[in-house]
Amino acid sequence: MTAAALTPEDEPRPRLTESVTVRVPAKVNLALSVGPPRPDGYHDLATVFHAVGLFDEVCAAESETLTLTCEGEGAAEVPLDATNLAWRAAVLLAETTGRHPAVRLHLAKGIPVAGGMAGGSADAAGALVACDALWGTGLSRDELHSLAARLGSDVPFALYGGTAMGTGRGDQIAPVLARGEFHWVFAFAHEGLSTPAVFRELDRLREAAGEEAPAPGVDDELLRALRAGDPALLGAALRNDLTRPATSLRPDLRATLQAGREAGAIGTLLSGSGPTCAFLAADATGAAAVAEALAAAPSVRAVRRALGPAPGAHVL
Ligand SMILES: C[C@](O)(CO)[C@H](O)COP(=O)(O)OP(=O)(O)OC[C@H]1O[C@@H](n2ccc(N)nc2=O)[C@H](O)[C@@H]1O
Ligand SMILES: Nc1ncnc2c1ncn2[C@@H]1O[C@H](COP(=O)(O)OP(=O)(O)OP(=O)(O)O)[C@@H](O)[C@H]1O
Repeated sequence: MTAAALTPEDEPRPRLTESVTVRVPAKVNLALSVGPPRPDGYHDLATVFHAVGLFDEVCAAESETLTLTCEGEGAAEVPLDATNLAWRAAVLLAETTGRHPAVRLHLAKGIPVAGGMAGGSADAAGALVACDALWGTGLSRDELHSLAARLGSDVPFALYGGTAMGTGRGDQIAPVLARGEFHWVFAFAHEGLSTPAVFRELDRLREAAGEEAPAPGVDDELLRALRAGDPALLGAALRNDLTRPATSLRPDLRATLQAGREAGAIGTLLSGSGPTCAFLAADATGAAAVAEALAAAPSVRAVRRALGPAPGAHVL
């Protein structure tokens, strides 16, 4: 074959770096019931996780060393060193499977940082799934789940997505029967909230009021609403024990929750440990009205709409 006869397919090309991109959803807790503090500093929970269509993407590419870059929502506040949960996930998976953590990680964030929507946990789950695929580790889903639980209480759920019950410290996941699609509006706050600080404030408030922490549990009415796929029933059944401590630390969150209620939300909820507030609307028109009203609230930095449930960490 002469050079003149070479087609573009025949020409020698540099080898493309192999890479894997994984998309991972944010979560809200439709119910979050918190028990007393445990000796290890955690609290036993009963929660119903619900993944929503706000996503981070984690790209893992072949590399000689471990590097991390980040872009998108709140990227300036994301640490790019060994404290980043995605970095820790890559190191843990490499150690477990006996290899060097040689990977170039890139995070494209759509989930607010320190917003109570498990953004860092999503990145940890995404890095586990992306590195697992890149390195071909052959680990089972159960093995990935145990690694996820070592990285953080919210990490295992990000592997599954959908709607699921969480118990233990939130790392034990069981399916929940849920039907239909729900319209959510999220109000991001100007500043993040520390998850341990919110749990500590709950303990402090309970102690100051002489309250005994109840054994954690989820109301039947919430599970019935999910089985029926009924947004009005679901809106009435939303519960979060962390609302009181989060609003005690950040009183302006009350104004955000009130603005959504006044705009016609059929359910209002603090997302996880906050400060993101979540609003359930009856349909797309209702969600648009709630989003428009919240965008004008001074306590709100940004507003996003999303559908739930969303799928868990998956390779694109
Ligand atoms: C508030 C939630 O987002 C609800 O899903 C989670 O409970 C928090 O999950 P997370 O951010 O993955 O939390 P981790 O990284 O495991 O823990 C951070 C800190 O939060 C507190 N924490 C977390 C989970 C739990 N069941 N009890 C706790 O008291 C502890 O102070 C812990 O040191
Ligand atoms: N990949 C990451 N993305 C964002 N923050 C990270 C990441 N890794 C570590 N962090 C650190 O973790 C802190 C909490 O961030 P994150 O976005 O996970 O909070 P969160 O959504 O409130 O968590 P959760 O809902 O699980 O309690 C940040 O302030 C940041 O310093």
